[in-house]
Amino acid sequence: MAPEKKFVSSKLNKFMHPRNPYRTPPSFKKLSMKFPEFRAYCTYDVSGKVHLDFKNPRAVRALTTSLLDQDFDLKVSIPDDRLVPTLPLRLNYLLWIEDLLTHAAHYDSEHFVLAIDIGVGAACVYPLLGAKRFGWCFVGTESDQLSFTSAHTNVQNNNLQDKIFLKKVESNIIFKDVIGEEKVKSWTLECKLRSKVDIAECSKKCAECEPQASQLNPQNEVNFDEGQVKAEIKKTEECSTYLYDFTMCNPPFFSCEEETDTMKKSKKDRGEPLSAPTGAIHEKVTEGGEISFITKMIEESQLFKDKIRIFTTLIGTKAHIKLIKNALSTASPSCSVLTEFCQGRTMRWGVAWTFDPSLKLNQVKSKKDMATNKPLILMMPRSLMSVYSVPSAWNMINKWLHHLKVKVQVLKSSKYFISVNVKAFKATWLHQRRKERQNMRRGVGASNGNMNIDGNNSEIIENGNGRSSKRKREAGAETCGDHDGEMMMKVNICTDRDFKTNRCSEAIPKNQSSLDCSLTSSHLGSPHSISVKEIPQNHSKQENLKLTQGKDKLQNLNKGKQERLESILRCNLQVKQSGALISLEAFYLGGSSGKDGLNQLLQFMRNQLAKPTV
Ligand SMILES: C[S@@+](CC[C@H](N)C(=O)[O-])C[C@H]1O[C@@H](n2cnc3c(N)ncnc32)[C@H](O)[C@@H]1O
Repeated sequence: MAPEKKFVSSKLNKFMHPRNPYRTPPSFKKLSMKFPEFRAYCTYDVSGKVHLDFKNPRAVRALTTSLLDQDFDLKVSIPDDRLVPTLPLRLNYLLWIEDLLTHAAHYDSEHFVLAIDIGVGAACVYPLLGAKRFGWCFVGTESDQLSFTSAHTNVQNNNLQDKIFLKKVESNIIFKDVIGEEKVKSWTLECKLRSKVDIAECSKKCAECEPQASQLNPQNEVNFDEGQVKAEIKKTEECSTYLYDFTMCNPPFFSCEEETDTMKKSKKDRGEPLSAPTGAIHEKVTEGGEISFITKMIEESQLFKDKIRIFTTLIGTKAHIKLIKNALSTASPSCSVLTEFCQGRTMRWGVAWTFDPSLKLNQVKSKKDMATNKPLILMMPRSLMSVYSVPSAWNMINKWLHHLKVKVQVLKSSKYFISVNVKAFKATWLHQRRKERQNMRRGVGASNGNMNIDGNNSEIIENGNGRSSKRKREAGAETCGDHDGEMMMKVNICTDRDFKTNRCSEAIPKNQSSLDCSLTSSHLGSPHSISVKEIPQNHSKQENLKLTQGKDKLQNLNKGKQERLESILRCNLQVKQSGALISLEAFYLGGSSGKDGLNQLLQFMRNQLAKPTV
């Protein structure tokens, strides 16, 4: 038996996506107890530790199928002579795409995500995982008959034919003949039909395009005449540019069989192959190698730039990244390119491009960046929230931040994701309990008062002289007053409805004037903020606006610099929903308190969850 190999080598673990569940290796012991087909390949040492022979392709296959069953409730069979997918890599790719979609704010309006996977393979692993874990729908293509049949069986066995449609293609085709094909088109329409949320969305969009035409589904219920809805959806399709949200592909990377042997021997470029190579030759070899395959993909993507929003592919050879970037820049200057480290038992790189000028894909952090700056994670407990949603969680966190008098800038907000940058100038999160006790002694009641954990509109506001007053606040209303002698608070309470408008709360250092107050918030785009400062009578509104904007820029520049120098903590907080769970991820960005400061801030939040005082 070969020496035991780790499930994920520690050398490569740093390239794992932060949300990848396999950052924590699965328990082989548990798996072997549950799955006899996996147990058959396990050996036990004297201490009872389970070992798996990764050099045995059957053992690797049993591991993958057992994990798919245990962790995703997917029953998958893979023919002996076909590629066995390694799950950490496959999940990394999907999670990276989830980041891209979040960036594109696609989780904003509709839950419905439609994708294309080029070359699904015999396991059909990406569509199965994508459908099961993320709820996405897929059109999958496959050029090999045996893999196509096996993939089809896997989809049927998991009853996912409503979410996955497979098409057998010729190997010289990538997108052409797939997107425009009648069967594919009618399946995608039916797929849209099945999505209640999407129906409502369609109805709204159609109404915008042709007001009288769409009287369907006002209550968001699926009770409709199918033919009528199909017609409506067709109209919607004509109105909306993008039919597919993204495409993905793990292309065959070698140009000939000999190359696979050379690569097997070389550990340099692709990383050490830790487990037995699996798969038929055509799965790994394509004429001209991956360069030619991806170049063709780039060429064809130009034909469908109005139908597909984000194109992605994996690359298996680092040296090819530059060539592919060149091909992309020649194809269209409006492409955004992103290079991303992926990780499995070998290395892969991801590339994404788009022709949508509103998307800046290179703003999405690479896994390497994310891994180097690992976030601190706080899982939001369902039991403490009456509504378990990202906006509710954010309301609660926002309330804490407000209490801590830190500066908050909303960068991105949607129903499923919110990202804010936080600047703190004082470690207000320290000694909260002591402060609470002191306040109690001084006769100031604990400030949790009548506050609902989800952040209702009524709140206790402490004033400068140590007394507290309760007051009702309307969602979106601003207050700009002296707080406790150190900071002034300017608050827009965020409601679910406000999320799309990026309203936010921020604390402003005391020494800032009311002009600064308006500058900061106009910089943040709050429609309410301008009113804070009175506009002089003798200027026209436009002149005043120009003046203010000019001043804005200069003052913001100086203020930014100053704040960077003075801040003790700068961090990025992301509230997100992944599957059924809501989490807060906190990334350290800078500040004199270092990562300890971020740890303390998170500890404050944990304390609030355990025993709310705010
Ligand atoms: C490296 S395998 C990837 C399989 C699967 N996506 C995975 O990651 O496990 C590449 C797959 O693409 C298929 N393929 C090759 N050229 C193709 C083409 N032009 N269209 C669709 N599939 C293709 C191969 O048969 C093979 O199944």
